This record gives sequence, structure tokens and C-alpha cells, in this order.
Amino acid sequence: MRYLTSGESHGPQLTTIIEGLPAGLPLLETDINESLARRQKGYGRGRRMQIEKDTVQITSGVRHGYTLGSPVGLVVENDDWKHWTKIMGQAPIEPEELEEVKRKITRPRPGHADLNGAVKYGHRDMRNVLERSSARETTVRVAAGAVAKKLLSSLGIEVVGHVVEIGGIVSNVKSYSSMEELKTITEESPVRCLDSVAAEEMMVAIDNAKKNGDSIGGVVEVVVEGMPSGVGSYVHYDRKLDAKLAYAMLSINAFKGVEFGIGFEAARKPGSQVHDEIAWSEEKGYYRKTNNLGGFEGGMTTGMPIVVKGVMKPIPTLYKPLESVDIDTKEPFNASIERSDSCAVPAAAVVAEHVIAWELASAIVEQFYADRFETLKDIIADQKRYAKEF
Ligand SMILES: Cc1cc2nc3c(=O)[nH]c(=O)nc-3n(C[C@H](O)[C@H](O)[C@H](O)COP(=O)(O)O)c2cc1C
Ligand SMILES: C=C(O[C@@H]1CC(C(=O)O)=C[C@@H](OP(=O)(O)O)[C@H]1O)C(=O)O
Repeated sequence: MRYLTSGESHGPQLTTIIEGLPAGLPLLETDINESLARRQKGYGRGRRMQIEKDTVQITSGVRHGYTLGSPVGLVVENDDWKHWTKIMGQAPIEPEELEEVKRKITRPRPGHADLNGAVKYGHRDMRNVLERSSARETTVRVAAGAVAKKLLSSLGIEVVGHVVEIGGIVSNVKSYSSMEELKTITEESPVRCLDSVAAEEMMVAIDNAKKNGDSIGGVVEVVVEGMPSGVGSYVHYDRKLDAKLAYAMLSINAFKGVEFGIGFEAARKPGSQVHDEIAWSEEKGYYRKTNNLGGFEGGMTTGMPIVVKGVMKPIPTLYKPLESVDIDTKEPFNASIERSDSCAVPAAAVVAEHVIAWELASAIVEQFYADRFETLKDIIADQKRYAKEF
């Protein structure tokens, strides 16, 4: 499966086209809207999230609640567009008029794509960069991921993202008793954290960052249960599924690192304390006694829960801006201030959940290909049975 996205942050709409979904998957706009609403929540976001009420329109590929096997088109309109029609219009505009609306951006923000993108594409107005580099685009990535999640959940596979660290405050709850608990608790928490004490401290840290005109980052974790074993492959570098998940995680705006299971901690422990011992039972088939490796061996799923973390740097736009250079005058200036979030880690946990879900669904469809969803279901059930009895 593949998808493309298009759309500027303050343009009329965001669009995605998903190709390769099997026919017969039940799919409603409400399935996707639930995910879009979750992405919009989360403590630390700026005013834009009060303007937008993200809802999807399915424009193709679905009829009477089921996918047709043809491309699925999804559109999310930007409610903010009405305030930007002149600045973001497609018709030519005179330079003086652009000056007049006072929106030309010439002072790049350190840490954002402004300067790199401007030099690369030759844009003297860095709005032409930030409109597309903005994480507004994650809206339709979440929409595509929600379709993937629907496919996965119909196969008995659940994916949940939550927050484990913000601004140096670390959650002390290291595990959860069930996916249901994980979903419920993190939905109730404004920072999507299982540890209610740490969550309070995280909110204080976000308030302080905001008060100081600063920003903070953190760590999110995505947990997946129900994946069959053997998805992905060791036979070629570009078929390793853990590598694809790492790519997906790092493709989220502001994400700078990835860990599976105990992650970097494995560098500090002997093999006897890292590798997960193998066991077999009538009920579970093969399983690992621990899950230090986070669900992967040899680029393939082991059938254990997938546990993958992503590191988000602090938001680049600072209300107390860092030093920069005006690209028109070459004089030192403070960077531009765009309306901004002070912390988007809770929202990013939802984004991470959806981009990981996309990669997993995509890998399943590629490996166990079936034109009809009902056939895919049978194949997955058979694969699970086979692996258990092997
Ligand atoms: C959900 C989410 C919201 C974000 N909100 C902002 C924001 O309000 N202001 C900002 O400067 N960056 C924000 N970012 C981060 C920038 O989009 C990102 O740093 C920028 O695109 C440059 O890419 P890079 O950090 O991956 O190099 C956000 C990221 C995510 C995932
Ligand atoms: C719009 C979203 O996030 C935006 C991501 C973003 C950035 O630079 O990445 C900058 C801000 O944009 P604006 O200036 O319009 O407020 C965020 O609000 C969103 O998540 O839907």
C-alpha cells in the first residue's frame, strides 16, 4: 500500500490518496474522525487547535461502508483557510501587496525548515517553506493511519501511542495490564501519560516553558499487540520491518531518535540480560519470556508486543526567539515568531501511533496479499495457527 499527501498548513485543505487497500474492509468517516479528534487534543498546543475541528470527507474508494479496492481519497478542510485566502491564494500577487499584508517571512527560525528549504527551493519568502514543512500535514497522515488501524483492528491487532517523558519528567509506570487500560487511561490524561503524578508535573513543565517563551520535547511510545510472527524479512535490507518503523517514526516532524524495547540500554547490558528466552505453550505457541527486544528479531515480528519509542525535540518556534539572520539584509535579528505550540508531544504520540499502524498494515497487505479483505483475514488466522504449531 502507499499514500501521498498534499496541502499547505493554511491552504484550503489537506488531501491523501491511499492505494492498495483490499476490497471489503468496513470503513466509515467516523472511524477516521475519532483519530483526528485525538490528534487535536493534548496539553501544550497553541491557538490553532481551537480554530480547527478536523473532520474527514471520504471522496472515493468507499461505497455503502466498504472499501471497493480502488484508491481511497480523503480530504480534511482547514477551517483557518478563511483567514488566509489572500495570503495563500493561488493567483499572482504583487510584491507590494505581499508587503502590505505583512506576512513575508525573511528571518528563519533555528530548528525549523525555513532557511534550508528557502535556499534549496529559492524561496525569498519563507512562508513558501513553512506552509508545507508544518506538522499540519500530520493531520492526513493520521487519517491514512486511521484507515490502517481499521484494517489492523479487524485482524485483531491493536496499536496505541502514549507519552513516557516530557521536558525531562519521566513516567514511572513502565508497563500496563491490558491494551484496554492503556487506551482508557491515556485518553483521560491531557498529556496521554499512564503515570498520573508525572502527568501533573509534565503539565507544570509545559506551563513554565510557555511562560518563559520556550518549548519542550519528550518521548512517546507505541505499543502493538496481536501482530502475527514473521512479518518483514531478514533476507534483504529493505524488507526489515523494524527499519521501516524507524523510518516512519523519524519522518514525523521534530522526531530525532528511535528505540525498540529496551533500546539504547542494550548497549550497557550483557547478552544474557538482553536476549529474550524462548518458550512454547499450548495456549500461546512460541513466545519470549521477556520482551527486551520490543517484538523484533531479524527484521521480523516475533509475535510479542511491538514496543517502539520516538524522541521529539522541543518545538523550534520560540516566543522568546533565538538569534537568526534576515535573508534580505543579512543583518542579525531575532527569528520570526509564528503562532506556535509550546509542546506537542501528546499530539505526536497520536501521530506516532498512526504512522506505525500504517507501516504494519502495509507490511501485512504486501506479505499476505489478497484482493478481498475476507480472504486476508483467513490468511492471517491461518498464519497464526501455522506459527503456533510449527
Ligand atoms: C504535532 C506536531 C506539532 C508541531 N507544532 C509545531 C509548532 O507549533 N511550531 C513549530 O515551530 N514546530 C512545530 N512542530 C515541529 C516542526 O514541524 C518541525 O520541527 C519542523 O517541521 C522541522 O522539521 P525537523 O524538526 O524534523 O527538522 C510540530 C511537530 C508536531 C509533530
Ligand atoms: C496546524 C497544526 O500544527 C501546526 C504545526 C506547526 C509547525 O510548524 O509544525 C505550527 C503551528 O501552525 P500555526 O501557525 O498555523 O498555528 C501548529 O499549529 C496541526 O497540528 O494541525
